[in-house]
Formats: sequence, C-alpha cells, structure tokens
Amino acid sequence: MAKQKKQRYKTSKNKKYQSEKQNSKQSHPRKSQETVTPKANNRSINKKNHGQRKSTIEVTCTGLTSEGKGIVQWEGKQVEVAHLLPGEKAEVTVSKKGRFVKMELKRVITPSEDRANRPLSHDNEGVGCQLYHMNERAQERFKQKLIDKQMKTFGKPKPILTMEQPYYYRNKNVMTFGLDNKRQIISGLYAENSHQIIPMESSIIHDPKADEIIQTIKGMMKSFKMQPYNEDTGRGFLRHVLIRVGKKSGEIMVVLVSASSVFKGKNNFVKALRKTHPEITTILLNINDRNDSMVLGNQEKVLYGKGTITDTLCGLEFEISAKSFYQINPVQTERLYTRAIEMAELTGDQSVIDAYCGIGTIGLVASERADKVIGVELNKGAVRDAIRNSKRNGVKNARFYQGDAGEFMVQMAQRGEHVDVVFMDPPRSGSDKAFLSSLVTLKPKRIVYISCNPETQARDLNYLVKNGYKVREIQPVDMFPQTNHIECVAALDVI
Ligand SMILES: C[S@@+](CC[C@H](N)C(=O)[O-])C[C@H]1O[C@@H](n2cnc3c(N)ncnc32)[C@H](O)[C@@H]1O
Repeated sequence: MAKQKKQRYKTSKNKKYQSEKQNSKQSHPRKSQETVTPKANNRSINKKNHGQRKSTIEVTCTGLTSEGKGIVQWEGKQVEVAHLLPGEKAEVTVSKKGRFVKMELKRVITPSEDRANRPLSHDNEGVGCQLYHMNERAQERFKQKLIDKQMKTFGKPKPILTMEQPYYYRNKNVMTFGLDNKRQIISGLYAENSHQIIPMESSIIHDPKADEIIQTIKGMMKSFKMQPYNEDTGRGFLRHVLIRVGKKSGEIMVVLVSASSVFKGKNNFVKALRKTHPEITTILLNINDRNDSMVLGNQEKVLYGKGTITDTLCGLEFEISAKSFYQINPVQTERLYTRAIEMAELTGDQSVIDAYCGIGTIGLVASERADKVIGVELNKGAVRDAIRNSKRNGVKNARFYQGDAGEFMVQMAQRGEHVDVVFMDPPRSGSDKAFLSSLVTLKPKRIVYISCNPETQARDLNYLVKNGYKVREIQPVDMFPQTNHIECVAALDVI
C-alpha cells in the first residue's frame, strides 16, 4: 500500500533530472560556441540610467565564496555574483547604490565544465538552491573543500556521502502567499535577505505532489475569496502553506497558516481541497498573528484527519506533528543516523543521551544497542511525539524530557550521573556554554556531534578538544543537494 502511494509521486518531473553520475559521459550541450576575445579587465558593454546607475558588463569569475557565489574583481572591489563559476566569462548587470555594488548574472558566455546541464532559470525552479548551476561532481568538490577547511585543525574529514538521486528529496515545503504588482495571487519563496516573494510553481528539490497541492490552493483562493496576507497593511488571511509528506508512508499533511482564526467557508474549502487531492491525510489551520519571521504560530486547529502524519525511518515508525522538527531529506537521514550510530560504537550496555532529540529519532534508532536512552528537547509537541514514538515502536529503555538541553545537562552533572555516550544535534546556532561545560563534567567516553552548521560545530568541537576530548572521525553528509548547506557528524573520545 505504502509503495503504491509512493509511486503516485513519480510524475514526469521526477524523470526530468537523472543523476549526473549516470550521465557523466554526456557532452555539455550548454557550452556556448561564441568566442570572446579575452580582456585584461572586465569591460562595460552598455549603460542605462534608472535613478541608480545600472549597466551591463562582461566579467570573468575568479573564485567562489563559501556560500557558492562567484567572485568578480571590478573597479578595485570584490563583487559576488550568484550562479557564476570560476573561470566563466559572463554578462552581468551592475547596479550601484552609494558604495554598494550589486551584480546579477544575465548570460554565461563561456560555461565551465562544472556547470550543470540545465537552463539558468527555468520557471524559478532553482530559487533557494544556491548550487543549482553546479553539476553534482562540482557540488561534491565544493562541499568537501569547505568542510576540509572548516575542520582542518581536527583532522581530515572522510569523503562526503552524496545522494544518488539528488532531486525532489524534501519532505517539507513552505510557500509564502502574496499579491504581485498586477494584484494576482502568487506563491513562492522570499528573496535572499528580503520579504519580497519570488513566485515559483515547482522546485527541483521539493516533493512534486506538495508543489502540486500548493498550486491547487492558490487556484482555489479566488473562488473562495481568500486573500493572501499583506505584511505591510496587516490585511488578508493566508500567510503560508506548509506541506509535510511521509515519503515512505505516502501520508500528506497540509497546514494553512493564517493571520486570523476566522476562516470563512472553512468546511467547503477543506472539502474542495480533498476532492482534488484525496491523497491528503490531514489538514490543519495554524494561526500566526506575530510580526516576526517565524512561519508557524502557537495556535493550531485540526480541520481534517488526525493532525499528524507517520513515516518510517531506519525501520521504525515516527509520528510527526506540524511544529516538530523532522529531518527534511529522509534518504540521507538514514545514512546520517547509520553513520552516527556506527561512530558511537555502542555495545548494548551503555547509558546514552540524545540531546536536542526532536521527535526522538536518533535515540529510538540507537536504543536497541543501548542499555538506556535519555532524550531531551525544548519543543513540547516534539517531546509528546517522542514519547508516542517510543510506545509505538515498543521501545522500553528510552525516556524523553522537555526542557533546555543546557539546563538539563547542568542538573545531570550536579547529580553526578553516569553517562557513557552523548549524541548531540543542536540547532544551527550550535550548543551553549552551560551544555558544553556540563558535558565535559559528565565526561562521557564518547560524544557524537551532528550539525547542519560546520562553523558553529567547529567552534564547539574546539571547546571540547580544549577540555579533554580528541576528535576521532569526521563524516560529512550531503543532506541538502543543490543548496550550499552541509551536514556533518564528528565523533570524539575522552582522552
Ligand atoms: C537540528 S534539530 C535535531 C532534532 C533531532 N535530533 C533529529 O535528528 O530530528 C534540533 C532540535 O533541537 C531543539 N532545540 C533547540 N534549542 C534547544 C534547547 N535549548 N534545548 C533543547 N532542545 C533544543 C529543536 O526544537 C530541534 O528539535
């Protein structure tokens, strides 16, 4: 049954992009035949005036930033150009505002061998994918180089675990709704560092069914007289739609994020949406009347179904609420957890902590090789999910606690508790002093540190290395192909 449901997702789009590893011998159809006489300097082609100075120039890319943007030297300045690769010659538009220079890629004249075999911008499908323009081998090299550099003081990291089919992998989509300047409803992602919505109908990393449901909702809004929310005026209803897909179970959750709890025509809307998409298993209304950049608010109403979805990971079943953290790439998550648990060298008689445990995934998967597991997590709903997941999978040796992981560790250290192995998987900001200092006081034999931000991970590893640990192994995992994000696991042993 689950297999049947999963196969429904295999639309023609899934077939559009095949792994480049399978096609590596193909020629590069995008290689331009144009020849351009090399110039010593980046030169100006034409100039327009629109209040601010804007012109088109020809440039050569000399390197990459750590975010994967091309570097161009221009008028004594180093300027970043998104989607440009080292060695490439290209036409870019330049605009200047005071001392600030902005360049946007117009046309690549001489493409690099590292360029991916796809159009520069195809219906905005690469929005949010900073490495959309790089082929798979180049992405692998780029990420390996970054992680090698970031971790060099701790030893040489292992080769990054890349994904066989690095497309349509996300199990969660969040799209923002608004009006364009013709007052037409649009859905898309915010542009970098702004709240301007870039409309997009599909993405090379989204689940195609989730993208399809979002387009259906956008199409329904007019007939239901549902207005998108306007952040400036505070008027309108629909802010975002969040979709979660159980890639193995086939279950689908739709969360309508609104600015108010008054949802006129709610029953008919739900009925019409389910009629078009009978595959949706639950629909929720989340009310977010805040002014910050958080997508979800605190209030939640279940409009249809049980309010959660279930999915299978590493052979266990997990129930997931709308607000709980759940890794977005399940294929690579299984590889990440498998490596992390291997690196922990569990023997079955150890006492294990799963810090920042979310819905309990790592701890529950590791539980069969541990004497006992203690999980700690800040998000109340996620802890509820973890306890439910423990029961659901018949795990008897795991306990989950709600609270700040740092405070929890301080209390454990004060009580002088014994811990053998600690898994820690903090948010992007990394861990804090309270957590780290109590960790070294508890002195587990082994620490396995999982992180989606190598910069804060390196900072925290540095603290642990200065306080009695040595790094034994570092394993990067490509959890986020096409983007510049990297996941990394480090195993440390007490000295
Ligand atoms: C990167 S996620 C990892 C979750 C889980 N380990 C997994 O693999 O799904 C980080 C988790 O830390 C939680 N968190 C954030 N700050 C925390 C804190 N101070 N104490 C405990 N948990 C926290 C978040 O709610 C989130 O569930």
